[in-house]
Amino acid sequence: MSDPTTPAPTSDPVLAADDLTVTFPVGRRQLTAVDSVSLSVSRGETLALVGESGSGKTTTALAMIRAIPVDSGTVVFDGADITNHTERQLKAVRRRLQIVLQDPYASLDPRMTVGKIVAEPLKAHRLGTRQEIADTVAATLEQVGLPADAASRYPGQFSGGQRQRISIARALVLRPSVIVADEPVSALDVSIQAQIIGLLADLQAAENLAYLVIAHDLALVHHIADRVAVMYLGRIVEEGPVDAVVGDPQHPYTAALLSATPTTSADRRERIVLGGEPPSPISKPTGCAFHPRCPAAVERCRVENPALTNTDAGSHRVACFFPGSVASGLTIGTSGGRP
Ligand SMILES: Nc1ncnc2c1ncn2[C@@H]1O[C@H](COP(=O)(O)OP(=O)(O)OP(=O)(O)O)[C@@H](O)[C@H]1O
Repeated sequence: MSDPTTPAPTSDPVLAADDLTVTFPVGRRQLTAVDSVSLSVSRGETLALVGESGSGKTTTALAMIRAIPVDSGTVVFDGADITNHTERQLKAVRRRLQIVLQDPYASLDPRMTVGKIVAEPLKAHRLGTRQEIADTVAATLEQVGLPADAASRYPGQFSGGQRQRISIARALVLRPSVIVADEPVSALDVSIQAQIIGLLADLQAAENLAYLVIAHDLALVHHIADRVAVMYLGRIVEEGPVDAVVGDPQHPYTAALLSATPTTSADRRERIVLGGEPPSPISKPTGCAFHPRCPAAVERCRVENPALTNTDAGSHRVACFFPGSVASGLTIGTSGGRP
């Protein structure tokens, strides 16, 4: 999307999609999952791609790493158009484009030791002798915060958060230039989500990665992102620097995704520079009586009706933009009722 508020990237994008469209056959028609999307991410940058379920985030990411074909548009990696690369040509590219999936339970082979899982990509690309591979695996496991004996154990012997660290080690071991994390914490317990988000942010900074993080919940990722792209029904409806989008959302859909307590990127950078300390728990907004999952409804409702709070009794006419909720102009009873 060409948005005048989007700053010029600090360096050339390492991965860029231009006017990308992806469709799937559904019955007799084609479903447009990604509709003319342009997106790019540079080294040293974190781009958050957010939107509700089914908006097209995963399909966009898979198309950008060339894991699925595209209908039209182009994908450029490191200055080369890879849209029509053959599988053979893509082999070298894929080494530098890694993905972390959302479910660490499904994505790790339970029959392989963690050492073998993390060594596999190195072996596939014939990167090093047996000893060199073992050393790289040990160093990478340490880098993601796993215990020293992790290599000889099996995924089933680890917690969900530790399993996601194994997935991250597997993606990191090839020293990629891009990591895509597709909702990396959505399958994890809320108590460890901030740790994994913080780990990925630390690795992004340490390795100077181009990092594309996908999330439903903007509140979960806005404190680690430089830029945010908001996706709705296959399109990017808003994109810009995180502070601008969080501070002054231009699209009602973005407003609905926002937390009532945005953190500035200055806070985020300070935390990363300080390092060492665990990331603070992500502030959750006050619950909304109108829509239990809406992070912004209370604030947004106040904009529409300044006197309104989520404990007010009686009926109020408010705008509810929460995805999946009804459109604006809803009259809601606040005496326990919900839209
Ligand atoms: N292989 C497929 N065949 C048919 N339809 C698909 C396929 N993959 C995705 N879709 C459809 O494309 C649309 C976008 O799906 P996608 O998984 O990209 O959304 P998403 O925003 O990542 O959702 P979620 O947050 O739930 O992962 C959805 O309507 C989905 O049902």
